[in-house]
Amino acid sequence: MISEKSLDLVESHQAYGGTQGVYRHSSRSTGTDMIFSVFVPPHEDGATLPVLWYLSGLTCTHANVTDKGDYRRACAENGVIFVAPDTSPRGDDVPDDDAYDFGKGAGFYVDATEAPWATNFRMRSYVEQELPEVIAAAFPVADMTRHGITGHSMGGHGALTIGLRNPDRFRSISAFAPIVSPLNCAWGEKALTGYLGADRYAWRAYDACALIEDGARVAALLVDQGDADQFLSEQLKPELLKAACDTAGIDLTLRMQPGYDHSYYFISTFMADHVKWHAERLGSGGQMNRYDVVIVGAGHAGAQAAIALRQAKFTGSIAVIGDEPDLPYERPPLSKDYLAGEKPFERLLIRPAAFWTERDVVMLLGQRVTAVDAEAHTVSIGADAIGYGHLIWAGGGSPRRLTCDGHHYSGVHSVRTRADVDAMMGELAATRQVVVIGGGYIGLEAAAVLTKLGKHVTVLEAQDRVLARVAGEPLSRFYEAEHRAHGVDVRLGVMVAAIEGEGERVTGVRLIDDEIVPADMVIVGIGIVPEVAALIAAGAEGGNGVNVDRHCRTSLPDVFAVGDCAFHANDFADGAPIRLESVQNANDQATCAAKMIVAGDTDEPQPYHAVPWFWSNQYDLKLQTVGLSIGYDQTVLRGDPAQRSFSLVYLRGGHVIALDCVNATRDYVQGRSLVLAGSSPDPARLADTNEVLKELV
Ligand SMILES: N[C@@H](CCC(=O)N[C@@H](CSC=O)C(=O)NCC(=O)O)C(=O)O
Repeated sequence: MISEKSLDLVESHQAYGGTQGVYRHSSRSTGTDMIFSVFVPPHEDGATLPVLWYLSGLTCTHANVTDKGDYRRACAENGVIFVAPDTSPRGDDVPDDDAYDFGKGAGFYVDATEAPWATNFRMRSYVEQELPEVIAAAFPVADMTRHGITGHSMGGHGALTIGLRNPDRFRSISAFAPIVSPLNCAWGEKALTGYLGADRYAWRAYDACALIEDGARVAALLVDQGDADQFLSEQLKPELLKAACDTAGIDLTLRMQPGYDHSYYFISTFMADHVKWHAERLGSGGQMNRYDVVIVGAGHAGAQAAIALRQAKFTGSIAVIGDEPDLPYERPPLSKDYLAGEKPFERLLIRPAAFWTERDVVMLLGQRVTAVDAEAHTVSIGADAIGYGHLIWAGGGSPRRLTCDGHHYSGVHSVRTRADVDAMMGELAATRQVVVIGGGYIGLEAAAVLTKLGKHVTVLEAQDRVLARVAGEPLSRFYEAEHRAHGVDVRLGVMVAAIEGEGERVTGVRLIDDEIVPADMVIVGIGIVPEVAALIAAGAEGGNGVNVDRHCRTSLPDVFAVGDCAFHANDFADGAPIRLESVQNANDQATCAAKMIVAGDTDEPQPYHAVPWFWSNQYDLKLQTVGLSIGYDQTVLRGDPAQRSFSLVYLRGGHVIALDCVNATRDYVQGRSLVLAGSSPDPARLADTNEVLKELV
């Protein structure tokens, strides 16, 4: 099994059908010999297994967990390799301190910068870089693409910080009684002052809470903490991690274990839980993880699919795979309150982290599905396959990008994800002039917020009116006038030729007549491209998204598609096939798919038939839309735009099909019945604000 001559075997024992070994090697990081232990569970020839790293606490060597950790049975059952390094360099020439919490046995998983520690105390490099290379070379059975990390106390701090700094490498992170914030406890202050010096800013890379505050994101964390732990209140402070995770929207499972102290009796009690938790996220034993329902996409549609399944008493396993690192959050506020800085991210979460945990919905975040095998019922994330019983594809869309020269300059932004808007917000202080390309809802909402923030905003729209794709002319002209009144330079019928820049940074937008509109920032709001490539490549019918039937089924067996990417015949578009990019459609189609899955072969639930609605907030204007105006042949203006409260009613063949209501919530609420019934009231009565809409049904 060991293929590398540079490792000395210190001892080896058979355990649970596998091999527990202890090894010594010469480390380039620490300049000393280092000892570590590895348990390799029983496995078939040629198999590769995921690796769980365990980092030990103060005073420990590899031996504490190896002797007292109780991990081998769980690792054998779940097919997980267990690696336990030492906690510091050792040797007569290595500097030390008399106290137990500094020097040998207390390396704190940092690369020290202060004398005399800087020479040998390089445990960050050792654990992050060198030892993985050693394991890869010596243990061909180790799958170096599937790592999890855990640890205890100081080692819990090591696991959290190494995992948070390397989310692409460590797919699962847990800890036992970790030091969550060395910046805020005596152990941490002493160690980090000694190893890194007095500049506390340099400590932040070694503090889990600070890393999260500074933007580090992972899908989930599991922490067990005994409430009888003697170090709980002074050193460990799990409440700080909870606050940081709550703010960041990280799914932290913090289990306070009554009566447990800080010892290995506590660790060994919960070790099997942790091994299993990691195995679920790593794909254990060279075998594929399988879920009864896999939901691809962690936006509104993906989240609602999971919610609706559990509401319908679905008891099977559910995994949600999302390519962003965050738990499902609401997208509409991104271009409104979030961009304005009026709503923190945690208030955007569709459900709090605990909701998903309590309902046993596994969130596989920061992962992108690259292929679907419809016959094998698997999705691939790179080289890894995940099996499904049913697949709900809720992939949404990615923002349509510019293709003209200069589209790559920094300062050119889309508005689709939290990361897009965070990047934009980070540049706002240095931004005076913004060009918004695209006069649709996203572009106009961003223009309204940025104008309120004091920026000079120009909107470039290729058509001869804003909102041309989605609204009637009176509404377009109203919004055009509103934006102009707020100081926005609205340019209609203009075409972009190129983005201009200097160095790496955008400086303006060149129009086809060669005029350059100066810009410190450019926002591109020109629609989305449905994310369905993997599904189409697997054989699903589609073109503009993926085709679905009236129950959101694709042409592939057991595969549903919902939300922005689902091309469906919509009853409110006279049965025409369309894609609908709205929260309403995402939620209602997800619910429809979930009900179909729960019904199985026994029943056929109602097909998708939901009245479309939508909203947009710009300045003090609240636009609420009900129905779809597609194919309208008549509009009726109800109320006076000059009063900034009115509705535009759309009719087709005399029947009401939609209403756009500006600061007119009563019309919106009552108009729903007209749309649902397909009413054909007298247009003169519709226009008369003294008429109550619900009486015209
Ligand atoms: N004063 C004690 C403190 C050492 C201690 O409790 N170490 C813990 C880790 S504490 C945080 O990192 C430990 O794991 N000890 C080893 C064990 O086997 O229990 C002392 O000096 O012992």
